[in-house]
Amino acid sequence: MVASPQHGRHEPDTTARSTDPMMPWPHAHALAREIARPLPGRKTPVVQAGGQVLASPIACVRPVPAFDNAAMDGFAVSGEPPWSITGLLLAGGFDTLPSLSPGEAMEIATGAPVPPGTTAVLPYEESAVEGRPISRSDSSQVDGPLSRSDSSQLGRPLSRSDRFQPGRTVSGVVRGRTHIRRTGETLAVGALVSPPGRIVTATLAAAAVQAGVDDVITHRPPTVTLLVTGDEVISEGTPGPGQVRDSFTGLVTAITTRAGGVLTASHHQPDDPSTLAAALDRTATDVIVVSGSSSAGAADHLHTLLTERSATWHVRGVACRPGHPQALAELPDGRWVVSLPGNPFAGLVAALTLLEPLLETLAGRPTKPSLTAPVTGTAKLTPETARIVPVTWAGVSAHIIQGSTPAGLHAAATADALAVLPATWTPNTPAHLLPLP
Ligand SMILES: Nc1nc2c(c(=O)[nH]1)N[C@H]1C(S)=C(S)[C@@H](COP(=O)(O)OP(=O)(O)OC[C@H]3O[C@@H](n4cnc5c(N)ncnc54)[C@H](O)[C@@H]3O)O[C@H]1N2
Ligand code: MOO
Repeated sequence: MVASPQHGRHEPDTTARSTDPMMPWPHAHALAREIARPLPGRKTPVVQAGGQVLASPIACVRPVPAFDNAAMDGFAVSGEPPWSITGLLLAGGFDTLPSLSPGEAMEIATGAPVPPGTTAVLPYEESAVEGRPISRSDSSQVDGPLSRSDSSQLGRPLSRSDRFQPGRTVSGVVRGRTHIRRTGETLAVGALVSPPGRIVTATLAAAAVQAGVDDVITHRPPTVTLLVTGDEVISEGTPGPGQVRDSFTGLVTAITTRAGGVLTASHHQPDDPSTLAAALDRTATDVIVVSGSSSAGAADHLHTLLTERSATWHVRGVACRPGHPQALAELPDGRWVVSLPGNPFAGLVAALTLLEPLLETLAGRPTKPSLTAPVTGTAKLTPETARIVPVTWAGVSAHIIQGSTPAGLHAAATADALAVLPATWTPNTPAHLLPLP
């Protein structure tokens, strides 16, 4: 296993560490974000970098637009009217672009390169073509109703059979705008497409490609392994006597993905210390999440194993209900361990309290604005302990869903978020909200 900074270890800040067995919830949540550092940047094809975070700025390498081109369908004209039509330019590649002399025009499509010598593009709507009368057979090839005039059609593309007829001319008045998009007028070479720290969205990726950028430098997404402990836990099928179905693989996958990480494996671990020890020692991901084994029972070996491995305890117990046995530790080689209580709702609370902010920092994600809202309803409060309850949006407030228990996910199932109610909370006062995955 490689030491920092490959695992985003934060050093030498030891001031933020605490072994307080019951750290206040806001402190634990903030510490999980602040204790780590973003993983190193590396080159990534921008089209594969969605959700990753830029470690370096993106600068334009090809001007936008890359060549002078028409902003409207119509005629590229040179000099003063009338102009005799010499050809047709559609968007696409040209080995050699014909040039226009004063008094000449070429029919042109939006996006086609304008010929050298062009002074303006005259949209069809503002141009009048004169010459051979429009015949009935031509009318089927003209999009829309034909002009009744026998010598001109205003605002219509030429039909195929009309094109390049000798003697045809176009006239019109160039008013103000030339309808030519000039090379680099949107973005010049070297102009900033994005500063570092931005998440690569589909829009950002599209803008980068438009600016000629194929590769970007992004923080390596943190890798996560989930170790699901418990002899009684099964991953599929109908539970037999004393068995339960695993609740954590799906939840941890969703939270990891949302935070910019990658869950590379989920392994079931029997309640046996040597098996868990071997799993801890061979797991090479940046983060190891352990569900269950967080408490004081005869089968709860995680804390002993981590202490034996000289782990640093950053969080070891949080003053919240449910979820108080959660923990965040760091192995000497820089791997992070997040301990989720086995009770599924308590484990979900812990994943949102410690795992998500840790992963967001490792992924280089910018700090999110804290989400708060007035919370309505009732909840049982305990001194010096945050009560964490499922809520649904009710206008600009969040309303408490009753009936949540540490072990049951039923009340959270229809919730939008968890509200973290401080011990001093009273109905209609604001609380921190954690959106549910
Ligand atoms: N003497 C004490 N006992 C307990 C304490 C305590 O402080 N002192 N804390 C209680 C609290 S609070 C919680 S939460 C749990 C935490 O237990 P563990 O993290 O050690 O987990 P287990 O004992 O293995 O399991 C607890 C419970 O959760 C179920 N479970 C476990 N894994 C899964 C899973 N992947 N999917 C679904 N359900 C799971 C397991 O069957 C148990 O019912 O400890 C209390 N005890
Ligand atoms: O706090 Mo436990 O984590 O009640 O379920």
